[in-house]
Formats: sequence, structure tokens, C-alpha cells
Amino acid sequence: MNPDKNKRVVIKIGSSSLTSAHGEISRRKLERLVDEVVQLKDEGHEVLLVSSGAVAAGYRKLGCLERPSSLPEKQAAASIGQGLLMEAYSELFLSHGYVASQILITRDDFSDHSRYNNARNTINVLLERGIIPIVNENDTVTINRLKFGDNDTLSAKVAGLVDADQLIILSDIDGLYDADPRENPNAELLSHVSEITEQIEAAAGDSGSSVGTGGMRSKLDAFKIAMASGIPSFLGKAGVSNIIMDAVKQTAKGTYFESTDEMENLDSRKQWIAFNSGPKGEVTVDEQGKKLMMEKEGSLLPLHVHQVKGRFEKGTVVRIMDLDNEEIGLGVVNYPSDQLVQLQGKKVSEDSKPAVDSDGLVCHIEIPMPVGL
Ligand SMILES: Nc1ncnc2c1ncn2[C@@H]1O[C@H](COP(=O)(O)OP(=O)(O)O)[C@@H](O)[C@H]1O
Ligand SMILES: N[C@@H](CCC(=O)OP(=O)(O)O)C(=O)O
Repeated sequence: MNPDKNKRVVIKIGSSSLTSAHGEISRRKLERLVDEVVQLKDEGHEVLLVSSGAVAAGYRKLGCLERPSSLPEKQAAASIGQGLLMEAYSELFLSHGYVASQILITRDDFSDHSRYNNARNTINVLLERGIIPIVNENDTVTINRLKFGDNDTLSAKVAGLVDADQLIILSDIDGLYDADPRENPNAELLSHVSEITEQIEAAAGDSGSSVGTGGMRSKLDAFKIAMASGIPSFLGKAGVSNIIMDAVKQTAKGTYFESTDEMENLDSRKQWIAFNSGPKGEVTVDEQGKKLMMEKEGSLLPLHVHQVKGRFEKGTVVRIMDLDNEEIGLGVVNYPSDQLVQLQGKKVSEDSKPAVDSDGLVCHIEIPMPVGL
């Protein structure tokens, strides 16, 4: 990464870094964050902020004495707090001559390809015009099953969506340690991580505060997505002077996560298939099918389909499995599941060939590896 080039930077800030000891939004912390973002903007970088804090900003006005724990109360608090949070951000950014905009997003928006593209186009316009998009999960409409649950993975997916040059996650801790520092006072800071190993994952605990939801585990999930999307990332402590600018220059104290080259060249459609489509079914292939898929550019004929699991439409992303139930990769199917069940193990006749694919292929392997995210 060239430290002198103007970059597109996604910055995620967690609830614990924006709140006072009582769990309410701290105006002083918000001001410091805005000042740092402004420094980056003044230097010509594009900045998108993923900010938590809606529940924290709203729960008192809902009449709760402390941060609520039930989902409907959290959602109600967020519906009050999100407006207040944006009002504060807008006012602070405007005082420096910058315009902020609000983007509320759900997991569903990422798994629908046209909504994903729409979100990307909108955010690109905002960034190119110098606006600071502020993203949060759309808490009031999100149901438990669909929740990102924390904004860490949301920020990594947003970074992929806008093809960011860097993802910066600011937290209440100055980086990733080789053991949970609450349990092990001798834990050491890891300044560079090129691979998230099982050992690193085992050392990651849940949230250290009563207001944060993600903890280090969800941060590692986020860094995995960013690394695999070809985006270098950083984890450091919010509130440390110049942390954001120094993270961009790669001089800040914290943990730097390298990107893997494998996915760097994936076009946006393939990135969407790999990280956001949320495969809806499984197609198991026989030995011969597996061999042909590996050798012949990943194409699969119905003859080699061993089993079909799940109900899906034509055009759905499915997992391709081998007979040992290992994932070979992801593909976009040319047949709906019910038709594929009829055809599995058979040679396709002219009238059962899909209209768009004259060879009667079931699919190609689009992502030739288990994504595992
Ligand atoms: N291996 C680890 N390295 C660093 N922090 C860890 C680790 N395991 C658990 N943690 C805890 O994760 C916390 C950060 O997560 P969280 O409280 O959810 O922050 P945020 O609100 O910024 O998302 C740290 O304060 C720390 O107590
Ligand atoms: N969307 C929620 C944030 C969820 C949350 O607490 O996330 P985090 O602080 O990043 O663990 C809110 O704005 O309150």
C-alpha cells in the first residue's frame, strides 16, 4: 500500500468507544473522532464511517435507566438514538465544512445482488463528491436471525462493497493480543498478522464492555473478510491522538492485518458471490464430476450431480460439495432445484437444457475454494 496516495478508508467505531462510563453517548468522544476524520478529509482521502451508538444515544429517552437487553427495546432505543447520533455527526462535520450522510443497511441488502449494486452506486457517488457516509445497521427493522449483531462484520462487508484501500477498526483496546488481556496480564500485542490461525482465534474473547456486542471474535471475523477481499486492515484504540492518520500512514500502535492476494483481483460480481450471496443450497457431485470441474474450467453436467439439497431458483448461488461432504467451491445454478432433482445422474435431453446455456451445464465453479466465512 502506497502511504502517499489518496485512499478510500472505511473506519469503524464501536459503542464502547463513543460512550461515557454510564453507557451514554459522549459528546467529547464524538468530537475527537470527527476532528480526526476531518484531518484525513483535509489531506484528500475519502472516508466512510461505520458508527455504532444508536442504542446508546436513545435508551435514556426511551425511559430506560440502563442499556436495555431485550431486542424490541434495543430497536426502539435505536430508532430514537439513530436520529440523535446523526444530528450530532452532521452538526460537527458541518462546522468543519463537510457534509455527512446516513446509510442504514441490513444483512439482506448484501445478499440481494441488485440491492448490493444499488448501495455501492449510491455510496460511490457520495464518496466521489466528498461527502462522509455514516453507516449503521438498520436496527429497527432487523430481526435477530438476520442481524450482523455487531458492526465489525458490517464494516468489513462495506469495505468490500466500496472497494476500500484500508479498513480501520477502532475499539477500546490497542490491538489484538495473543491471549485475552482480561484473563492474561502477560498477553502480548500482535503488531502484524498475515493469517488468522486457529491459535489466534482461540485467543479471542467476547466483548470487554457492557455496551459493545462484538468482542474480539467478531473483529476477527471482520478481518478475515477484509483480508480475503484484498483489503489491508488495522485495529487500534479509539481516542489515541492521531490514531486514524497514523493508521493510514502505518505508524500507529496497533495490529496491522495484511490482505491476501488470492481475492484481490476478484471482480465485484465474484466478490459478491464469495462473501455476500449467502449460498441457498448444496449440489453434491460424484468423483468424475469433481475431476472434470477441477480440470475443465469448473463446468458441471447433470450426469455428475449426486445429490441436491435445499430449494432454490435458477440463478441462485449454491455450495458445490464432493462425496466426502467437503466444499469444492461456489457456483450459480442454471436450473431450479426441482428440475435439477429430476435431471440428476442423467444425460440432458435437448428440451431440458436451460435456455441460456446451450450445453445444459448445471453451473461453473465461480469461486474455486471453500470461502468458509
Ligand atoms: N485476544 C484479545 N485481544 C484483544 N482484546 C480482546 C481479546 N480477547 C477479548 N478481547 C476483548 O475485546 C474487547 C473489544 O471488543 P468490544 O468490547 O466489543 O469493543 P467495541 O465496542 O469496540 O466493538 C476488548 O476490550 C477486550 O477486552
Ligand atoms: N447498531 C447498534 C450497534 C451494535 C453494537 O453495539 O456494535 P459494537 O459496539 O460495534 O459492538 C447501535 O448503533 O447501537
